[in-house]
Amino acid sequence: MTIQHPEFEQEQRYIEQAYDLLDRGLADAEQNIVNFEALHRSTAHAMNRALAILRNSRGSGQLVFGRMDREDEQLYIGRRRVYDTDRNLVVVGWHAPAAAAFYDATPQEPGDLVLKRVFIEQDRRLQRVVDEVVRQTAQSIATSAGDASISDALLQELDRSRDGAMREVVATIQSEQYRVIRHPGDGVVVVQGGPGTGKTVVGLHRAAWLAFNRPDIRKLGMLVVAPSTTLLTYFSGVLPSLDVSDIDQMDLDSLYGGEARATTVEPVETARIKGSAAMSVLLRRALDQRIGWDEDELVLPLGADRIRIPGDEIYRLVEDIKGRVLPHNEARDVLRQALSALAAKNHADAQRLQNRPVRANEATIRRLSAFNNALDRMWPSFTPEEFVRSLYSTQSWLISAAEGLLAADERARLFRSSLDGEAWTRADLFCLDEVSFLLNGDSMTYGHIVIDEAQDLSPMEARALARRCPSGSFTVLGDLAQATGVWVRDTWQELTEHLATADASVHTLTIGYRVPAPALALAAKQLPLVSPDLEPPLSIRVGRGEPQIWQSSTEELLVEVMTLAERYRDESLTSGVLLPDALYDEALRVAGDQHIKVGDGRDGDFALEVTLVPVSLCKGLEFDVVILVEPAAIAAQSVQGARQLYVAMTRCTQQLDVVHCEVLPAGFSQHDELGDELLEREGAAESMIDLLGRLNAEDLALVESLVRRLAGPPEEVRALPSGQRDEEWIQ
Ligand SMILES: Nc1ncnc2c1ncn2[C@@H]1O[C@H](COP(=O)(O)OP(=O)(O)OP(=O)(O)O)[C@@H](O)[C@H]1O
Repeated sequence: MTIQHPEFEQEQRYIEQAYDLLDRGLADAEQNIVNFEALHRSTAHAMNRALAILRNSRGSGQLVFGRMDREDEQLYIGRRRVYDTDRNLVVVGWHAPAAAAFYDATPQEPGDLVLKRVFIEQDRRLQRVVDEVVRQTAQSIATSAGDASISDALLQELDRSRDGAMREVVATIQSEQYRVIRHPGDGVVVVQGGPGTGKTVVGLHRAAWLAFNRPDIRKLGMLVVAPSTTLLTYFSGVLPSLDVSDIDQMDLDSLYGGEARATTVEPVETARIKGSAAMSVLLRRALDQRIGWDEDELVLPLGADRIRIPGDEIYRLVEDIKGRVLPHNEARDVLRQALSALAAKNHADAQRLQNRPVRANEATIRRLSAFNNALDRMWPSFTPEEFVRSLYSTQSWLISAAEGLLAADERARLFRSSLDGEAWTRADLFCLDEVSFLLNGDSMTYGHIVIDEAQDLSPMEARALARRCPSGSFTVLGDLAQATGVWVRDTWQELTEHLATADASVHTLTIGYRVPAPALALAAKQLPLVSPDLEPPLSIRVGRGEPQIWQSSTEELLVEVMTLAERYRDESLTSGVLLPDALYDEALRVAGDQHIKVGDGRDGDFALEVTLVPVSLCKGLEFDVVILVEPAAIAAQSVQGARQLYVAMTRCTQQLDVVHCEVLPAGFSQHDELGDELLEREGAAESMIDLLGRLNAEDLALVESLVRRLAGPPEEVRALPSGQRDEEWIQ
């Protein structure tokens, strides 16, 4: 039997009215723009842009998802603000300060709300009305029974099958997340959390929240950075769906605006040296070493005459300009002017002494090739690429620039013969970026930067971001345990000190929204091996069941993987086949041979039910099902193999399957006790107990609720939880 909420019809009408008003408002605005006769091309262009934004802003999510009542006030909360024709507010936008109480209120701590009501709607038709918070008042329609539950709207949202792209979640933002989203926009805010705790979600919604609430920051421009185009493609639709289209989104490699592109990789030891902060000192010093004058005299031929400038005058001039804080190329221009003025003066003085006419002014002197050659000797001009290439291939220069900074074997890693070609690595790009800054000064800057998967940033990458955000206002998203690159750190401070001078505030997210508990339990066996101090998140997903482990022969491995993927496809589940990088091309070929259409994850092609992804690119992604191929090869793929496994095993929302032919790595098998042993040895078991002790009432209630769900209450009890504190009405 289903019971309809007594106010169901009334709420449906309210929601319909909101949609009508939005439709009419947008249609009117569109008509106004279309009718507007722009006199200038730039105005017409701006109007067309406004029209495009307007048409986009219909969005696809629920327009109205909540209502909150105080004793004397009732507000509806939605994806965007809606007014009626008299400019009365019908729906408050999720980002408005007035909506804060909606997100903050929990059954345990309702604040001043007497009612927090959540709507579940599909295609403009209300499906359910759930009263999540009901304070007992004379008018209340329900009674409280002292029990908390995971929001039904959240469970419904999480149960939706993945369609390959991240979505906005304004309707179900949790209070732990909301606190970070609306944290003031100044300084560095670090969001640490295990896999699937919503860090990317929080970062993107925070960017939108700041865009709406901090016009000063928005005016300066905002940027979201992801480590790969694969991840960027996955989440890049979220901000436009929140009506924010003016935030730049970029992958890390695109940050460097020069001509070089990263086309090759290098040994981790070399990447580590190039990514270290010492490299910035080395580059600055190397540039400095190319500036100076130690010749006795500069002689400039002028027809039959000679212009002579004593060496010490030039030396003083160069040193004076070196002392000014100017980018290299700008300083060179200053020197060029000053040197030609000095030469012109010396020439004029000498001519006058000999009663001869002055034959050259500053401009004439600046055209002399001897002048320009001398200028190049004392203050050369480079592109960043020319500078770095030349430095890498000049032993003597490298030796003097690296003195006291790098050991001889480290320095040797930087050397490459000038014949080695033009191939650049990612670490090179950030050396080039540093040099570009030294040569030309700042380029594009922003008022706030959100960095996803920040745990992998090198100090040089962090410096490049710091240069682009002079105010030091950052949102840094990441998980220290998921660092799989060259940089593995114990604390965020080791990274944030390169981003800004002020201390960072670190916020930890503890609830996992992605990975089902059984898969997380298996993945967590890697955690003591990688970050013993970090706890896995508390998963609120049950998933389909225990991880499945399939053993195969070497010949059949990829065929069996594809067959498995097909099986899930037939169940309408998306699957991500996560492979050791070395197996990737072969897997594409096997899929082709078996006529299975697969998306190529390297290109961010997530539209099909089956997507192949090399594990090195799987960070931040998620699929209904993850088919993890040959974990032993993944573990052996890099020095951070265990971390890479942890990341790969935490990409699924429903089911984790493992297909292997080699022996499974340590701590990996379901029955492997290594994880538990280590857990005890590292004292992590105590820290888990400690964590539970530290949970606030709200989280503890969530955990209790989770335990009940995992214990599997009878179906009918779940459908109609009678006696719960939150009264629930089902249509
Ligand atoms: N409040 C929420 N409501 C609905 N879905 C949510 C919420 N928070 C997170 N999710 C979902 O949980 C999943 C994981 O979120 P997200 O990718 O942001 O986590 P993450 O912490 O960045 O993960 P990773 O560490 O793997 O990068 C996504 O599908 C996201 O939409």
